[in-house]
Amino acid sequence: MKAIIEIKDVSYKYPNSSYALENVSLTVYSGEKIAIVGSNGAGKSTLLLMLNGILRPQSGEILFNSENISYKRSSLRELRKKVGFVFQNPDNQIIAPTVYQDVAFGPVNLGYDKDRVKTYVNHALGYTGLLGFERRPPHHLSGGEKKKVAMAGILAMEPDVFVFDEPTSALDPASSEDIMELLSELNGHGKTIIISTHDVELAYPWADRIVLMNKGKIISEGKPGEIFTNRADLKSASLSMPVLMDLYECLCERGLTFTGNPPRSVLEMVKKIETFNQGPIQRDEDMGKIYILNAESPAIDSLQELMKRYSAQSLGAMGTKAKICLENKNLSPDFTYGVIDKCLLKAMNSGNSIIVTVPVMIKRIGERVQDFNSESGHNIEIIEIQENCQTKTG
Ligand SMILES: Nc1ncnc2c1ncn2[C@@H]1O[C@H](COP(=O)(O)OP(=O)(O)OP(=O)(O)O)[C@@H](O)[C@H]1O
Repeated sequence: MKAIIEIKDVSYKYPNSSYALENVSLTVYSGEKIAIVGSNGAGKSTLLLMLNGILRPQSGEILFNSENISYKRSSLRELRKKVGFVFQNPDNQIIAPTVYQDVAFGPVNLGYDKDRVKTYVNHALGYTGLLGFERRPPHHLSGGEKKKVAMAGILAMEPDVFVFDEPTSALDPASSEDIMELLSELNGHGKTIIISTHDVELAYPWADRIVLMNKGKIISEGKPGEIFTNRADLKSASLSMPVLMDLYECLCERGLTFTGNPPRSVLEMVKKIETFNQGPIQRDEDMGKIYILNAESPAIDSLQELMKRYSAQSLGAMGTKAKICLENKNLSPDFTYGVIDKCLLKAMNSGNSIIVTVPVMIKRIGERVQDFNSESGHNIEIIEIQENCQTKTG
């Protein structure tokens, strides 16, 4: 993997304060999803503010694409095109009187012509589910909507790296899931994503790598399964273990022997228990089915009827387009985050679900379900609904 950002022995002290960062070194690789995790005052925001040159280290250096960051105004402008920063509090970022103008601010400043600005802004608004919000004043929006506006403003500049300080602070669970799903989607398109959070439950299943911070220093970094099993490090960072990891450890201590890495989702935990049980807890004939519906097909108009026809108790939306499509039809999905896993769990409990998604995702869902079946010994059926007929994809 190619290093995109290198932080080398960086220290920083605010006036009249102790070190906010002390001899911090970290390499971020292109395409990673990293969570900087620590309690209040650990130095997370200070570290993130260094990444696009908002703060300048007092000692040490920061490299972007193997070159030292230059703090000249013109170089910083270039850097900020490539490293987008979304502040913890969107009010610090939103400046224009309407959503459209706010999102257009970056592309206009980059000197793009009117048509190009419009294309970028519309794409960013569509991606964040904000089409229709163009004329609204941002200060009349909810906290989650404001976060999305701030995110759209950065998206419109198409950066390679997305830095997101506390992406879910002050958001309800549904909005938090929306934002995390969006970040995963961006990562799926090759963007590097770096977030800060004190929420171990959020970071554990989401991140490829965890960087644990306390009192301006990095205590440890590594895969989520390694970092979140180290109780001593977590305690010194004033954090607790994610609940799933706690349960897993508790079961291990009570003599259940599991193989492989610790589970990062309820589905993975159930799979481990079934392996320990030497086979599925439930018979295959009692399993539910997963139906897939293309959000762009005309059959979407009869979704409610299809839910009844296939006895589907749950509706999942995968991807922003699918979510917008359901929203436009006044339908609220049960799952918008970790959709495949949640539908697999439903199926294991005899429930049928329909996942609405776009064509490019259909193959991915089929592969994920097939992998699950071959790993677990289950045979959960996946069926693509094609208007009025069905085709198996699994
Ligand atoms: N503008 C500032 N002036 C003085 N001290 C500051 C300033 N900003 C942060 N600090 C101090 O620097 C240290 C690190 O703060 P920072 O905001 O980076 O932590 P954090 O991990 O992001 O915390 P939180 O989770 O509460 O946002 C803290 O001790 C804080 O009090």
